[in-house]
Amino acid sequence: MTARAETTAPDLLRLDGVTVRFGSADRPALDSVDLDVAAHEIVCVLGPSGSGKSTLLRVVAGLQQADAGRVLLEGRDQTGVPTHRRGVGLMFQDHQLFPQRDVAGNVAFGLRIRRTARTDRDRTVAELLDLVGLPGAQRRAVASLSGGEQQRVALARALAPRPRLLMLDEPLGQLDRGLRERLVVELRRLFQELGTTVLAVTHDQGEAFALADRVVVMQEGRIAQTGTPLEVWQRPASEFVARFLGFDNVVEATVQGEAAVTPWGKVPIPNGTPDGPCRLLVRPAGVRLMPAPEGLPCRVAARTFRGTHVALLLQPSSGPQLEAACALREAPEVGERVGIAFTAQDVVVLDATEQDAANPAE
Ligand SMILES: Nc1ncnc2c1ncn2[C@@H]1O[C@H](COP(=O)(O)OP(=O)(O)OP(=O)(O)O)[C@@H](O)[C@H]1O
Repeated sequence: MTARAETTAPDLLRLDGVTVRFGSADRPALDSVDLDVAAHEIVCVLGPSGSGKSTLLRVVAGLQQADAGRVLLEGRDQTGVPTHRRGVGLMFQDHQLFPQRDVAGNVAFGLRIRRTARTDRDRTVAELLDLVGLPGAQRRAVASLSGGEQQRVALARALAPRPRLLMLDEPLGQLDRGLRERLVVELRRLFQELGTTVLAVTHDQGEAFALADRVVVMQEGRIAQTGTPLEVWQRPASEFVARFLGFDNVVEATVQGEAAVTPWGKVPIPNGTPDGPCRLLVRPAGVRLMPAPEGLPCRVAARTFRGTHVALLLQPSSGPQLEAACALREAPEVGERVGIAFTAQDVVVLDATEQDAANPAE
């Protein structure tokens, strides 16, 4: 293939101004959404409850009609194309295995419908069970499997017809945290090995960041931000995204030259930030502790052990409480007095015009 052909190849999936309205709701469930997913890309859609994540998947799958806009798969408009002709695989929250069929019967379901020859079917089932870590489980009854094993069977079933796009809705939603953390790593490796293009929906940012090449954060039917997990984590585009990711050190500020005037005093800001009012985020890692009386005086209001670090809640002498992250061996006790300073590289200037930043993680 020539370089030119590569650059002009259509995205595997494209949403072009897709809008969905339900009845007389005030706002659309999806509001003119544009989204491209390249072949072999793993994209996770993230957002609070009701932000439109499932509706987005349902529109792509053809389970929900768009009121405006188009869904294109490999450049072809899917308007009027039924779900079973779109070549997409679906794995939804309640993975609904067929209880009366054994594991092989479940995994082979899509192949049977396509009338795949028996020997090919058996080979594909065996290969997929190997891939998902359940070798030789063909004859096991679904009821005898653990939640995590059932999830893997559901995944093998969705992969069996080799869909050009695999869509997952809260794929690990029912499982406990430990198992989810393990499975998400396995899933990513599996999708990379198979070259599967994935559009997944989750409300769990940890899951999305571990699985995705790119995350899409939804807010009230619109895309609030899209980028690699690192980009979104380092540079949340708005207060909504920052708070959704769990960053709460957000204050009003006015940029003046190389610093911003905030209720916590002057905070250094990244070079090139234009002067004027804004909302400012200081990531907890950017709150540096120093022995009192240096820096802004604070009292330690609470400390929480977070495995890799300690999260400190600090009450400064002026301004709202803020969170700091520090190593366990350096963490002061509750009630202790410390000083703080801020590091510019962990300061993010957020969109100054945002109207609706009220607690999105509810
Ligand atoms: N069939 C429906 N009829 C009416 N309203 C609907 C329907 N499906 C979804 N909605 C509404 O559309 C909006 C988006 O819902 P959607 O299920 O896409 O959100 P979500 O981000 O997937 O939420 P969750 O994380 O809770 O699953 C919500 O306000 C929801 O109440």
